[in-house]
Amino acid sequence: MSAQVNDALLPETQTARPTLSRSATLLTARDVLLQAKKNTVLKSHGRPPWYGEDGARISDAFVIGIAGGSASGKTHVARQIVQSLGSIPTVIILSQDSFYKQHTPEEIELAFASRFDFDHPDAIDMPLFASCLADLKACRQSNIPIYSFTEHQRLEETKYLYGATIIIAEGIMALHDPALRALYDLKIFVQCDSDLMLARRIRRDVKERGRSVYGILEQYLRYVKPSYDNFVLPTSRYANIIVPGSDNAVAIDIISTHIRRQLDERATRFRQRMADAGPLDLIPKDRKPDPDKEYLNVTLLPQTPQLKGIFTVLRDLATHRGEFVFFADRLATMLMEKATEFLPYRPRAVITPVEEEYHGQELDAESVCGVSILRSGGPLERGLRRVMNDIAIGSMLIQSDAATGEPLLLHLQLPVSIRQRYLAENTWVFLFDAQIGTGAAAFMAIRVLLDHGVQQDHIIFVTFLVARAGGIAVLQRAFPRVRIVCGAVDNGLREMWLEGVEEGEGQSGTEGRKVWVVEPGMGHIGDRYYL
Ligand SMILES: Nc1ncnc2c1ncn2[C@@H]1O[C@H](COP(=O)(O)OP(=O)(O)O)[C@@H](O)[C@H]1O
Ligand SMILES: Nc1ccn([C@@H]2O[C@H](COP(=O)(O)O)[C@@H](O)[C@H]2O)c(=O)n1
Repeated sequence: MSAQVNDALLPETQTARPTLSRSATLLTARDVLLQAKKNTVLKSHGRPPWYGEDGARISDAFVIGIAGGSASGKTHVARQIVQSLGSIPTVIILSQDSFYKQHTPEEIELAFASRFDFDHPDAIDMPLFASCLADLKACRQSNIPIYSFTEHQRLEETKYLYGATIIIAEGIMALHDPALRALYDLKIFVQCDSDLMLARRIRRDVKERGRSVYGILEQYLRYVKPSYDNFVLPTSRYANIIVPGSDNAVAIDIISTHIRRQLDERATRFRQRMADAGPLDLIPKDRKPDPDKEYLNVTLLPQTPQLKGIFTVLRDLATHRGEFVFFADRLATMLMEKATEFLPYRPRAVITPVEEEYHGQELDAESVCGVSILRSGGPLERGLRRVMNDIAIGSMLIQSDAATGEPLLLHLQLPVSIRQRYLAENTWVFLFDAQIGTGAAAFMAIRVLLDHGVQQDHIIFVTFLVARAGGIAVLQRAFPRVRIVCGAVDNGLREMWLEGVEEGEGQSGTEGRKVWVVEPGMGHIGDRYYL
């Protein structure tokens, strides 16, 4: 199954109802370059952990500021850096253009007559630029404005951005504001001859921004050139590196080597440490939680003969797919019935058909949604749909790096109620994965929700199976207020090497990779459910 895309999810720009990207794609570095548009999260091999075992962030995103005159080649330099990084993690090229202030009708009229000064620092909403950049640097989401050069206006939509390891902020005033400068790890100025910049600007603005040559020259002489001399060029003194506006391959090479070194220093061995965490006395034998253990926030379904019967079918290697799906759906519904007990309720009185008052309860949550960790979390979505009507369900694709076994965040499709911070703070989230083994994927998914502003005690992690010997102890210590609802606790967790499959006729091959299996377990639940 691919990412389940719910109608209640909005895509990256958030007012119209546009096309949704259904596929969780892995891009090659070449694709990345070809698609290196501004204000987009460019992914290649995914985002490795950006936090430690205590759940706290260990590194901010690496932020590069690129300033220079109009058409000096700032965007070009940003794209060259992305290309030169090769197998990059995730990158955003954030353009200062997005932060032009909202214009009045009079200002727009002046703009069409080439009589509005877009080159003065006051034309740009610097505080908004700095706060969006600060959010992205601190690994939080940001919903940035979208600006139209043809309409000379900020549009109503915003663009949702989250999860870049590298952010490149570019613009003529990118080094002008002290608050912005304080956010950069590396400051670059692109220096270019004025005649070359003018020639490039004429060519670009006629082709891409719907301008006339006469208008471009009017604007250039009146505003662009004086501003370059007075405001833009002087900011070159803040730069760590001055890059030429043409023939700059050597400078790009030096910059990307520097960035790669910085990122290597931040690399972790997160999953291995989770796997080695050792067993936790998670559920005491008598099933009475020990109040002294502050990390015990796990609810295990009562181990009735009926539940054990369901698990026996699901664990049985001989169970055929139809039966497996039926019982997995049944178990998902039981887990969800239990999980919804942890939502808040308030009193509600109703009048019954025999005209008597009944004092009952109703849900007391502004917003509730589900998020599946793909693809094994998918089977639990059916349980959620059975117990809650019309609920938005998003997804996260988290897979392990074939070589290192580290979790990598490859794709996100979150409901609107999480994308916007002010909504996320009041949203309850059911997070799904079929099992918690090393706990590394669960850890990453919880961190993503917290980055968006979801409160820890508003996250209810629902899973069929937990490995006592895995990273559950680390998970619970890092996020003690996240509730885990599960159907069984297994003792074992074994590291093994999964052989790759050779490419055959009509079938693509897969690489071998390191995996951890829960024992006795239920096997690969996603494969057994979907294949
Ligand atoms: N090093 C370069 N070599 C050749 N063309 C370039 C180079 N840098 C920029 N250009 C061209 O100049 C134009 C303006 O470049 P761009 O990067 O968009 O400028 P800026 O972002 O500074 O406004 C584009 O058409 C781009 O292809
Ligand atoms: N409505 C607008 C807004 C800005 N400009 C010009 O854009 C230039 C900055 O963008 P670059 O990509 O060239 O860095 C700036 O010099 C403004 O004059 C515009 O023409 N219309």
